[in-house]
Amino acid sequence: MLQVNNLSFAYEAVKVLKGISFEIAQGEHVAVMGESGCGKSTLLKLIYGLLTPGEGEISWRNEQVKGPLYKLVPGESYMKYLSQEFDLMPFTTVAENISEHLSVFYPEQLKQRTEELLEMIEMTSEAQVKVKNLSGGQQQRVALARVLAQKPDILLLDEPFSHIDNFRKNSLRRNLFKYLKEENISCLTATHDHLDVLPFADRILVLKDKELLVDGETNKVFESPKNFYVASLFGEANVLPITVLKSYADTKRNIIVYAHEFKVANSSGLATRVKKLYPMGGYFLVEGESEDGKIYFHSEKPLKINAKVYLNVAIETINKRLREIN
Ligand SMILES: Nc1ncnc2c1ncn2[C@@H]1O[C@H](COP(=O)(O)OP(=O)(O)OP(=O)(O)O)[C@@H](O)[C@H]1O
Repeated sequence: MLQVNNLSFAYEAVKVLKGISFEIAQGEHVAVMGESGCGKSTLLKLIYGLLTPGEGEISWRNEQVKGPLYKLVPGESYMKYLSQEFDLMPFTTVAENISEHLSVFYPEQLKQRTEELLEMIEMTSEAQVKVKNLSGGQQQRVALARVLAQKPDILLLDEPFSHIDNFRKNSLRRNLFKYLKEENISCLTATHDHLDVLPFADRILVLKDKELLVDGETNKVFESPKNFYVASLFGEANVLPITVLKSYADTKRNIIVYAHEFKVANSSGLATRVKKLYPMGGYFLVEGESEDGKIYFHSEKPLKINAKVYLNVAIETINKRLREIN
């Protein structure tokens, strides 16, 4: 188990993380999310031992993870870190990059393992290509295979799919996270992309204003976002006074409604004027104007600009959000 206890860190005088505590069990997948600059990469670097905590401790199976003050070469054999910089050998082949740290005393195993990883990153046909001749996305896939080669116990992934096109991204995500579960490898993934998270992470950590704002099961964090910031990590969200949705509600509280939770009707509901339409493939993201201000919702059909529509939210959704707002 990874244990992070009361971790704080500052780059010189600039505090980045404050009092961060959480645990990751063996085989558990945890995502760390939050706005750009909130400290996701810094947290991964601290755990890997590239930076020294100002305060607090990090341990794996009750052994302290040693930072740069204790080790000349950062990193532990049981832990691997995929940085945003990839850290590849450009003048050698894809296969050589992947197998670099595998034992040459077991050539059959080395070959088998390299082939297995090439298959996972869908680059079997590029095995003999020199890394310097690969695209950014291909290099990121090689870097991913490289950190997996020695089957670490825990993997730290910093935006692991950021350079990879959508065509590959979906299958790569599925291959990778399935593989990690099968091998019982723990994983902490820093990402902006909720599609890296919702189908694959067991838990989500949300960083905000240097602190750990949320540590919860993926489904709960998504279904009951603590506030607008958390909801926005998963797509367009709205904060609305409950009275505009449920006129008989005697409460003054606001609730969060994701854009996809509105149903568009021709009569009855929250009156909204259509202002902008963004085609999203299978649906439209609509920017509307209601008595309460700007509102975002989804529509299956195209709507006319300035048309008046009525928005409704399932009563179960309203009640669920009301229950969970403190
Ligand atoms: N080497 C550094 N020296 C000084 N400040 C730094 C350094 N690296 C990062 N920072 C600052 O620390 C804060 C956290 O940066 P970090 O890269 O951890 O954020 P992040 O959440 O990973 O961002 P992103 O999502 O954009 O990658 C930012 O304000 C950043 O400017």
